[in-house]
Order: sequence, then structure tokens, then C-alpha cells
Amino acid sequence: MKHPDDDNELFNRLEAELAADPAGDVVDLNKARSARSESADFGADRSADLQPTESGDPSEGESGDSAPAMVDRPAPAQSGPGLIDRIRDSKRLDVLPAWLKSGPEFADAMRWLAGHVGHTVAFHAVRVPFLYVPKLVWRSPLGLINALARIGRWAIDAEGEPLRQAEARRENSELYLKLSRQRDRRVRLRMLVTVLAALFVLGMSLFLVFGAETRTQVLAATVAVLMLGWLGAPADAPLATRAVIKTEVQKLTSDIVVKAMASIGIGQIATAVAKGQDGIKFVAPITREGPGWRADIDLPLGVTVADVADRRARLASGLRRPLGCVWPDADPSEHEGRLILWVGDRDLSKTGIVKWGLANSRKHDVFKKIPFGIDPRGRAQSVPMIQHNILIGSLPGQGKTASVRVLACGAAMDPSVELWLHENKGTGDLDALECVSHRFVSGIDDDSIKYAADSLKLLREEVMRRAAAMKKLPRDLCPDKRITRTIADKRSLKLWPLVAVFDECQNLFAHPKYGKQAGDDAEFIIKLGRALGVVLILATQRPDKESLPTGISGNVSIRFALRVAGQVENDMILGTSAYKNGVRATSFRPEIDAGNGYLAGATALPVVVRTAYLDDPATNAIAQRAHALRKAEGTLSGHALGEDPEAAAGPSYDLLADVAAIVPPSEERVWNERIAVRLAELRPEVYGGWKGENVTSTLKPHGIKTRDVAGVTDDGTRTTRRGIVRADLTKAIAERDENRGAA
Ligand SMILES: Nc1ncnc2c1ncn2[C@@H]1O[C@H](COP(=O)(O)OP(=O)(O)OP(=O)(O)O)[C@@H](O)[C@H]1O
Repeated sequence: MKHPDDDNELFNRLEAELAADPAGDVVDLNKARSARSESADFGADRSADLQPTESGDPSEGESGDSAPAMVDRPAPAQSGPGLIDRIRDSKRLDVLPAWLKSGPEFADAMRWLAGHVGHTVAFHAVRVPFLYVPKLVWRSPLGLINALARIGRWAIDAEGEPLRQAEARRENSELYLKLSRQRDRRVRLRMLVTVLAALFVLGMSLFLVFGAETRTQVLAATVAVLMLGWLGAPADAPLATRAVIKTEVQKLTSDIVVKAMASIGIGQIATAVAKGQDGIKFVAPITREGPGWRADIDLPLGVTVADVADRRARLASGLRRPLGCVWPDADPSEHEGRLILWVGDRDLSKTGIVKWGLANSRKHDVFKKIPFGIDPRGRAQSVPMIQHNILIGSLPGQGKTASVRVLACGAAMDPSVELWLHENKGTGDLDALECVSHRFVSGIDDDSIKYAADSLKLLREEVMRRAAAMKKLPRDLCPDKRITRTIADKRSLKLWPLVAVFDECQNLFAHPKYGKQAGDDAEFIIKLGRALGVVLILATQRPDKESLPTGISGNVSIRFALRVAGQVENDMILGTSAYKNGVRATSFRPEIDAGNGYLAGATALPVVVRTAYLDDPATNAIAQRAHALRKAEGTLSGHALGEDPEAAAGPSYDLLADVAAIVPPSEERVWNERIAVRLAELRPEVYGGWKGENVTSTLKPHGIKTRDVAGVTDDGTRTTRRGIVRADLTKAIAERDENRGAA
């Protein structure tokens, strides 16, 4: 294997540092060496350039002060940090492998090991009485003959015969006689041992036949038969077959990688390889990582990981592996030309069903990441939900709904989450979770689309309500102005996480009547709702401008693209320039790669993920657990409690929250006429045309008294008009929330 010799490199640098004379002419040792080594190729062209440098004699060039102009400074002086810095910057490899440090991965490995051992034991246990014992009995006569033959050969020293014969043929009489004498001595001794042993065996046999108990006889006969059966086994037919057959895959070597890299059409690599060089540099030994091999490679200058990712199919061909085994990746902690080439033993699509990390959990905290699937290297991948919005897209039948289901189940397992589910395909893919949904619809008809559009309208209002409510929270409770677990757990604040799923959202956004408004609302929610605990999960099978407004596709933070048709769709889901950067969901194969997609935004760099798969029974089981949890904690609401969707879908607003939103805490007293104007600005469809009297009459039932408030008119006149004190409003809101919390 070809590896860099870091020590050599360091010594070379030291040598160069010592050789460097900052004041005078210096020789760039690296260049000089490489020039020498390459002189066979470039001798004629390069000699002219190199001569002044190699000579180091200014008189050869211009005389006096005008020393030869050095284009390159000595490498160590300017080309990077010094020795200690380089050591300090060097990367430390993990003391423990990743699977030992991660609880779930360790548990997974142990489960696999236990399963493997269990399988092997069961495999052989079943075969002992039905296969292995009969085989041994069958083979025991042959075993007896084999044993006698071996003893006979040993007694007459048959193994020395070829040697003696050879010496006889060579007519080497002295050596032959020596060997013959040795044979005679041996045979005498061995015959004696054999006769004694035979007498002992005969005696034992007579004793066993005539003198021993039946149990001893049976035991001795069994041992004898089994031993003879063992000795009777033909060399090419072992008694036990393997319980597990290893799928042998060729070890990944540097030669294979170099050849493959030279074949993918990158000029610099191909030219270097044609000249007998490598073209690429291995920065670490090729090692096993997960179920595959990992090679860390420095690409030639100017070549990026994206250039290799573009040619993944060619690389797979060069490596003679299926496409689903070959995963070129960037290293986020290194430069653009550092390639991590991971070559799996098995095609990712043949991994089978990936078990969901929470399949057997009782409860989950949505503020933690939600397990989503595994990457090609077998590492668990998860998706953060709070503070994010998620966009999923693919061609039909590639696994969108399946991935939505995983995320929805993750949200459902946190009983504090309010779940709004909209599945506008009408196939009932999310029906299992209906029992825990605050709002739920499944259908493609106009009513179902309207329901989903109403949800977005309601969510928009909810976002505004939450913004006002967050403003009022004391700084110590909410230092970052964003929802935390502590805030979410204070039920009276009504700021718990709200996860709204819109599966097949192209049917909503492209709807002639409701689509435009729904798109605007969704964009508003995506931009503002993140910090307020409102999470949108949108899945579409038609990522184009009409079906997915650019305001949405441009603002979501987490993106998951399963197979898509082309560059435009790819970039709509994964973000601008994703395709150009080599993140290409077009490379997934139809159907075969269902469930495999590029996940962007959840990790530093986009990563390929095979999602966990929850079939109907698994989803049902999770939904039932989530229902029981919500029931126990009293968080079932809306649709799950059988509330009338129409009533919930009607226009709704919270007057007190709205007044609190438009009267800043610094304004202790405010005229009602000013409240009316500001309310009309905030929500014209609700408060348009209101006067001070409307404010007076609607606030009265909430216990907020209107009184005379001194103030200054817009033209500067001091006067007194009817208004409210803000402290009364705050008190009324607190009382109301307390009552609701108690209910
Ligand atoms: N993670 C996965 N692992 C294994 N198989 C999967 C996975 N995801 C999806 N599949 C397979 O792909 C099929 C289609 O999945 P799904 O219904 O989620 O696709 P879709 O993209 O939502 O399709 P449509 O757009 O037609 O609704 C599933 O029935 C399943 O067989």
C-alpha cells in the first residue's frame, strides 16, 4: 500500500529550514529534488529554468547586487506552519471506534453479535442428532480401517520409505545404510509399542464386553464410534457445514483505487498514472470502517470531491463494484480536495429494512434529534426538528411517505407535541396516527385541500399569537427568544411544539383556489415559526415552481431528496447549486433505491441516508403507545378527541393576545381608539372598522375596565380620553391562562 511518510516529510522540511539562508540565495530543495527526479521527462525543458537555482552562484546570472530573481521562496519559510504547529494541527484518530462510543450503535453491534452466536449454536444443535451423529456412525467403519492403516504405517516407519528409496536411486550407499539402520531401530521399538497397545486395547475391550456395566459399555461404544467416525471423514467433506456463509468481497487496495481513479476521466490523475505515478495521495492507510473499506485520499490540485462524485458510476465500474457500494464523500474538517472513499461490502439498497431507533421506545423528547435511518457506512443518522422545517421530495414511489411517517412517529412519541397531519393523496398512509392528531385530513378532494389550507391559515395566526406570547415572557425564562423544553412544559403558556405535516403538498400549493394563499401562509410560517416551536414537514412528488413556491424551497433548513428526475428538481429540494456540488439525488435508481436519499441540513455536509422503514403494524403500535402517553398526560386534543373540525377551522383570533401584541409594555396606559387603529392594522379581516367603543365592549367581559387616561393627541394637545391600563390586560391574560391550564 502506498502511504505518505509523514516523518520523512517533516525531516525534509527541517532539512530545508536549515538549508535556507534568509539573506542570500537559496535552493528550494523540494523543487530541486523533484526536478532531478523528473529530469528524464522534462530534462530539456526544465534545465534552463533550474540552472541558476541549482548553482546558487549569483555570478552566473547578473553581476553585483543584481542577484538572480528568485521566483519561489524556500518552501518552509512561507509554505505553512512550523514543525510544532504542524504537529498541533495534526488530526487525532479516535481512541475508541465510533460504535463503542454511541450507546445505540454499541447495543446494535452487541445485538448483532448475540444473534450471530445464537444462530450458529441453533444451526448446529439441530443438526447434531439428525445429521452429524448418523454421519459419524456411517463413517466409523472407514474410520477403523483408516486408524489401523495409520498405525500400521507408523509401526513400519512407512513415512521414511520415500527418502530411503531416493538415496538408493542415487546410489548413495552410505546414507542409505544409515537410514536403513535407523529404520530397523525404529521399527523394533514401534512394533513393541504397538503390540503392547494392542494387548491393552484387547484387554480393555474384553473388560468392557464382559465385565463393565451397561452404562459404561454404551458410553465407551459411543465414544469409540464417534472417534472412528471422525477419523473416517474424507478430507474434502467436513462433518459440519458453515452456519453462516461469508460473502467474500475483494479487499480494497491502493492499486485498485489508483486504477479506478485513473479510469474516471479526470485528466490529472490519468496522466500521472500513465507516467507510472499515482496521481492521488493516500493520507491514511486503507482501513475497515463499518461494513466496508475506507480510503482517505488527497486529490490532485484543483480537483474537488464533487468532480469525483459526478463520476460515481464510472468509479464503481473502475472498482468493479455495484453502484450502491461506492460512496465518495468530502471530509468537512479538511480541504475541498480531501476525498473519503468508502466502498461497502454490500449495495446500500440490499441492506434490507432498516430498523427505526425508537421502534421499541416508550417516549421521546422532540427537542432531541429524531432517528431517521443509516448512512452507507452503517452509522445512525437523525434529524433535528425543533428550530427547523423539513422538505422532502422525490419521484413517486421512492419512499417520501415512508420517511414522513418516521418523522411523524418521532413527533408523536413526545406527548407534548401537537400534531397536525394532512395527507393530500387520499391513500390513508398516515391514518394510523389519526388517533393522536389535533388536526387530521386524508384526501385529495377540494374539501380536504381546503382543510389543509385552513390549517396553514390557522398556523399563521398561531405563529403571531406565539410571537406575542414570547415577547411577554420574562428574560430569564426565554433568554434566546426561542422555545425551550422548559417553556414547552409550561402548559399554561400554550407554547408547546406544534408539528404540522403536509404530505403530497403539491396538491395543495398547485390548487387553483387555495394554492396561492396556502403558499404565502406556509412561507410566513417557515420564516417565523422556527423559533416559536412551529415545525412544518412538507413532502412533494412535484418539486417545480407551481407546486412548491420558491419562498418555501428557499427557506427550509432540512432537506431530504430521494430519487428525483433532473437537476432542477434536485436543486429545488436540496438547495441551489446542490447538483453542481455533486449532491445528486438523480443518481438513485428507480425502485431499487427506494428509501435512499440525500439528507442536507442535518449534518455539516449532505449525507446519503437509507431511511428506517415502518410498516403499517409498526406504525399502528407506535400510534397506540403515543395515544396512551397523551391520554395519561392529558394532552390529547382536537381531532383526537373527536372535536368538530369545522368549528376548529373557522376564523379564530385571540383578542387579549392581539391587544397585548400591539401595546408594548412601555406603554402603561393607552386610549381605546388607538388600540382600535392598531388592531385594524394587525388583522384587518377581523378588526377592520373598529372604533374605541368596540374595544371597550369586547374587553369588558374579560374584566378589563375602561377608564379615563391622560395622553397627548397626534397634534400634541394634552387631553384625557377613554382607555385601559396595560397591567389590567396582563392580569386578565394570566387569569385566563391559569383557568385554561387548570381545565
Ligand atoms: N426506507 C425504506 N426501506 C425499504 N423500502 C422502502 C423504504 N421506503 C420506501 N420503501 C419502499 O418503497 C415503496 C414506496 O414508498 P412510499 O409510499 O413511501 O413512496 P412515495 O414516494 O411516498 O410514493 P408516492 O409519491 O406514490 O406516494 C414502499 O412501499 C416500500 O416498499
